[in-house]
Amino acid sequence: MLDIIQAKNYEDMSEKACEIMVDRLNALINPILGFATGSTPEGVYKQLIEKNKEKAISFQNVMSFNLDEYVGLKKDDPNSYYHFMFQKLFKHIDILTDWIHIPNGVAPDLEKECDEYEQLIRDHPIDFQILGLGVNGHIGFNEPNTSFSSRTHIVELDESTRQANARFFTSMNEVPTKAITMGIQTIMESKELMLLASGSHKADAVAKLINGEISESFPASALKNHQKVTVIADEAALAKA
Ligand SMILES: O=P(O)(O)OC[C@H]1O[C@](O)(CO)[C@@H](O)[C@@H]1O
Repeated sequence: MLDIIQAKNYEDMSEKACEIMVDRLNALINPILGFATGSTPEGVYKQLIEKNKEKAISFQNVMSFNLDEYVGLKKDDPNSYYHFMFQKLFKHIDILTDWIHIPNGVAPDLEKECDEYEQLIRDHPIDFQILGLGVNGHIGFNEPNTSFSSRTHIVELDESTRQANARFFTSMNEVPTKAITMGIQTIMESKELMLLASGSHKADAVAKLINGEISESFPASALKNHQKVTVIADEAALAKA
């Protein structure tokens, strides 16, 4: 079941999401958080930084796992998700670097990297996972027709996903063709999930999520089988639902 919260706009969506996170962070003793990249959660991260500065929350006892990383981009590549997370959140808060986990997209043995990442999550089950939504319904980098039983694995990125993310690269050729992502089953094992969506370009995907059937052709629909998932979407994203 999806618990849907309507927000006015991006700012309001980010505020509502931050409120929920502050609540969970303060309720859990040693929170294990799952973070997402992309433009959607940036506003929440900005607000979490402020809350941390005001000492309304602390990340000192937080362990984190990120959903995904491009294959072939080093940590210091400006387009790596490692770089994104440090620039947008981690370097501004009191989280312990040793407790941050992001898949290594340049690991010499990528299969082994996936297995080890999956095992780490099994050993440290995620309490609260943030998700964005791809225009094709992807969550993490699980593209349409990924098995709902998938675990951390390497994916070939959809052309539509590469195009959607091309805005961050100087040319389409530079957009990686592969990524490591938590699988859908990995994501579903988080105790709580929060999916965010903003803007009219997400309206079709949000409508399909809310009104469509549960199908592997639309990865985000798996969330309807989860016990505790909140969708926070703004008016533009909810326009077709
Ligand atoms: O938030 P954005 O930039 O719209 O991206 C949506 C989703 O697409 C990804 O950026 C991957 O393409 C995810 O990380 C994100 O959840």
